[in-house]
Amino acid sequence: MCTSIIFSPKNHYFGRNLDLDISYGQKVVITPRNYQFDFRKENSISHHFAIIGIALVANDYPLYFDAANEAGLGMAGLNYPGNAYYQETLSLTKANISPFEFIPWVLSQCSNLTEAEALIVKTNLVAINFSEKMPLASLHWLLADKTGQALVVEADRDGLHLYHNEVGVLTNNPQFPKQRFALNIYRNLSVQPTANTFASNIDLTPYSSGMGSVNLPGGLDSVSRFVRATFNLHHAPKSENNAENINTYFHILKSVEQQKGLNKLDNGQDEFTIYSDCFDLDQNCFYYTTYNNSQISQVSLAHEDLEDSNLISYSISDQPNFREVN
Ligand SMILES: C[C@H](CCC(=O)NCCS(=O)(=O)O)[C@H]1CC[C@H]2[C@@H]3[C@H](O)C[C@@H]4C[C@H](O)CC[C@]4(C)[C@H]3C[C@H](O)[C@]12C
Repeated sequence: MCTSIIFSPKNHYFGRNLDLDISYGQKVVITPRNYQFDFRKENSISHHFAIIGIALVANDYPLYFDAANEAGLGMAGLNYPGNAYYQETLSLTKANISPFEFIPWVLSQCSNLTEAEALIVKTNLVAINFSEKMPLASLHWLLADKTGQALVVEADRDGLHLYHNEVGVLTNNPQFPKQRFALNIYRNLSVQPTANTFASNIDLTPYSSGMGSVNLPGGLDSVSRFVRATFNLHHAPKSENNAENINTYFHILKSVEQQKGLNKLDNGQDEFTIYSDCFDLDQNCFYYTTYNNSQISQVSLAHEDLEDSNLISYSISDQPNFREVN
């Protein structure tokens, strides 16, 4: 499972936890402005916004898991098993784009959510594999921009749905409106000390601080993570200091991370948080941590030649990093 958030204390920080049992050999991949994006059914785009994110590069093509462009638009694909449905037939009126092309299609052309929405309603997500060995991924997507707003895109059996997401969080199943509805169950949670509303004639003492969060779901399932990430995001402190805000952002994602050993899959493997990442949409800076390396790594778009035409990639460091004090 995965969790994606947009946090807007001052700058706008967007990204996700990637939770999975296996690594695909993904890297930090920068697509400069003059790399030619070829699409299976649409014309190539040879000059576009530069993009940075996590991707698997196959046949010199960046298969992005999540990314943001230099204009400050971010987009993440999250697992949506059993619900994602891609069209078998090509549209004559809309652009036909495969799910693996969707992030490049949107981020190469759109600078914000308004433009992205206008493009996506004219896009038909079609069931075209990247290759025999790389089957279609069942995904839905969270997009966010420098307004701090977010948009969910879900291709269901009954068609493409776009939802304005004022909550700023997305996990996996079920459909976004159902995830959003689940918050109603928890509307009485609070960060304030709570009163005894149970029974006034019974003497009940608050044995601990934090009693207002006593029913905040702690599970690793997608709805529990959605509720917990939303509560923690909406009560996170906002600072004037960029480093403090980035640190807070990672605290929010860590509150829904998956430790190894807690989520056994049918294949016997552990699902765990392979990486957590953060795009500062205002500064064009990318940050990440991994399961074994909680030091925050930083990759800056400004340090690259963005007029280049070749992909630039950096290996992800997953080695524990200790500061030796004595
Ligand atoms: C599985 C990933 C989402 C994380 C997640 O939600 N995991 C939950 C696992 S589980 O259901 O709970 O078991 C998704 C996010 C982006 C996906 C990748 C990207 O879409 C890029 C390509 C697309 C190709 O079609 C398949 C390989 C792939 C490289 C995808 C593999 C996988 O589906 C990824 C890595």
